[in-house]
Amino acid sequence: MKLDNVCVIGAGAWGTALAQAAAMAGRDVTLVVRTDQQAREINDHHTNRRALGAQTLSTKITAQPSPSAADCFILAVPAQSSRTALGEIAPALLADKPVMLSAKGLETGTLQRQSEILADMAPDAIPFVLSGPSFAADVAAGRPTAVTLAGDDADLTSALAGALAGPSFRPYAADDRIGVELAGALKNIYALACGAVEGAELGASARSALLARAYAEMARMVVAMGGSATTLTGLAGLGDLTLSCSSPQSRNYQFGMALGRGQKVQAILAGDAKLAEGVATTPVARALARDLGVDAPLIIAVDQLLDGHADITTIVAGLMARPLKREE
Ligand SMILES: NC(=O)C1=CN([C@@H]2O[C@H](COP(=O)(O)OP(=O)(O)OC[C@H]3O[C@@H](n4cnc5c(N)ncnc54)[C@H](O)[C@@H]3O)[C@@H](O)[C@H]2O)C=CC1
Ligand SMILES: O=C(CO)COP(=O)(O)O
Repeated sequence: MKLDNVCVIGAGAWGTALAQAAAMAGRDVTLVVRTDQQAREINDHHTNRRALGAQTLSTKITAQPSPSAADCFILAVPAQSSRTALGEIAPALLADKPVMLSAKGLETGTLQRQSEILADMAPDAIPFVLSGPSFAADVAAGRPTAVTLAGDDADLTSALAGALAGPSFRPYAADDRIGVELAGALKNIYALACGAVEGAELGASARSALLARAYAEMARMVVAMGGSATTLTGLAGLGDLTLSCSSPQSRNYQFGMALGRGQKVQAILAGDAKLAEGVATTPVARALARDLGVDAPLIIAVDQLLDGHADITTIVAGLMARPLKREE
């Protein structure tokens, strides 16, 4: 399959960074923007300041207001906007084309993963999931980054990984789409939790304990939903969990810090909070855990913190008082 040109839908931080990675890999890239002003900035000045500050973008990136025919697509809008964004694209444009899903979140209401949304909106597209430890600023600046690209067809997945790979961007091909997708969505919940531990000054020991128990809980969720626990040993699992749960650069971690300091969700959102996907994904994950009968005390704890019915001191005391159990 020809993979010379890539169309990236969503010109926020991540879409712009992935456009840059694809351009650095030698691809011709179209980046779908929402305003004429953003298109002019990218096409004339090769920056997207709102998304990536002063970072200079490749001249192989062309911004345009709507998608056009391409060999493959990357969807990089927030998880709750994916359905709308896909609804704005003629399904014929995506038919039989690889569509790489890069949002890390589960959909409110439907409880769906990104590839389930794609299957609804463009059933003839070929789904891939791109995830892993990768801050947009690092990828765009050409700092070394490795990610997982999961797809059902091994040869096509490897070909796509090759089409995106450059000197500083290294995608590993994988086949567990469900595991990779869930790992990316769930790690944001645990990043909120670890940020809250930091904000409440509960200590580095508490944060590491949380990280380890989060990994165990994530594995229970992934297996219950049909993914493989082994996937979590990789970049999309352990890699992204450790990055997002220990970096104040993570927006979910930042949001969690504010929660841990006692701020309410509405107050944080009313401020200049950046996108924190875990806020919408947490209640969805809680509903999925309930439906699947998965023991998920940390997801419930974060949901309680977000809904404001209990403060972090009460929530942590509840977790510490759970019946002792064997570590498994
Ligand atoms: N920023 C990062 O470092 C990373 C982000 N991601 C994921 O990428 C997704 C997007 O995040 P960011 O780009 O960082 O968010 P962002 O807030 O920087 O940008 C989101 C962009 O999507 C656009 N958008 C929203 N609805 C749209 C629609 N219907 N059609 C076209 N464009 C639309 C917005 O205008 C905005 O430019 C999230 O799920 C996030 O978890 C994944 C890895 C790294
Ligand atoms: O997914 C990310 C890094 O891999 C980005 O995390 P945040 O959305 O929390 O900033």
